[in-house]
Amino acid sequence: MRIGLFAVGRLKAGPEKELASRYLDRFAKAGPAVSLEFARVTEVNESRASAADTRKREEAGLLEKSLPEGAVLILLDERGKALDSPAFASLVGRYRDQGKREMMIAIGGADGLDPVLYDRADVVINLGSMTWPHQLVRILIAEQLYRAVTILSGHPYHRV
Ligand SMILES: C[S@@+](CC[C@H](N)C(=O)[O-])C[C@H]1O[C@@H](n2cnc3c(N)ncnc32)[C@H](O)[C@@H]1O
Repeated sequence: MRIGLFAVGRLKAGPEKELASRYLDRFAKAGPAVSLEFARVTEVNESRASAADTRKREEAGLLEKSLPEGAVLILLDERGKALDSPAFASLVGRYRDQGKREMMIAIGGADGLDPVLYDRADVVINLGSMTWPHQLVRILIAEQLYRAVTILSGHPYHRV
């Protein structure tokens, strides 16, 4: 299964981008051993519309356009479901074992994600109940993807 990230907001060159890339590279290298492949990061600019609802709707339209057909859609939202790392790894492994070919994990912009995406989403998960800036969320989910691969492959990176 190929896993991609969709992000509203671009990461400029700097420490956040370096760290996110470091974990995504590790994920890309280790993933094939457990039949997971890193697809890509799709970054879009935040909408410049004046109303928040319009901004979110426009951003959701860009996500819908880049979502591969039949892809599993996971939204990141602080109000989502809390999963520990083994549960996240199991979730990813379950979709892989069901034969899903694509998964997209979406990170919203300053306004969050549009309500229409919540109807389409397969799962909404949080990375803790505090609100993080999208740059840190990118790093956190990249690390959790790498960690999920190590859990699924029995690699000792994840220790309980
Ligand atoms: C700065 S936050 C936007 C918060 C926005 N005001 C809201 O109410 O959703 C940017 C994005 O980071 C992600 N995010 C921030 N904190 C998160 C958390 N604790 N768990 C999961 N995702 C989070 C979400 O995708 C969110 O849309």
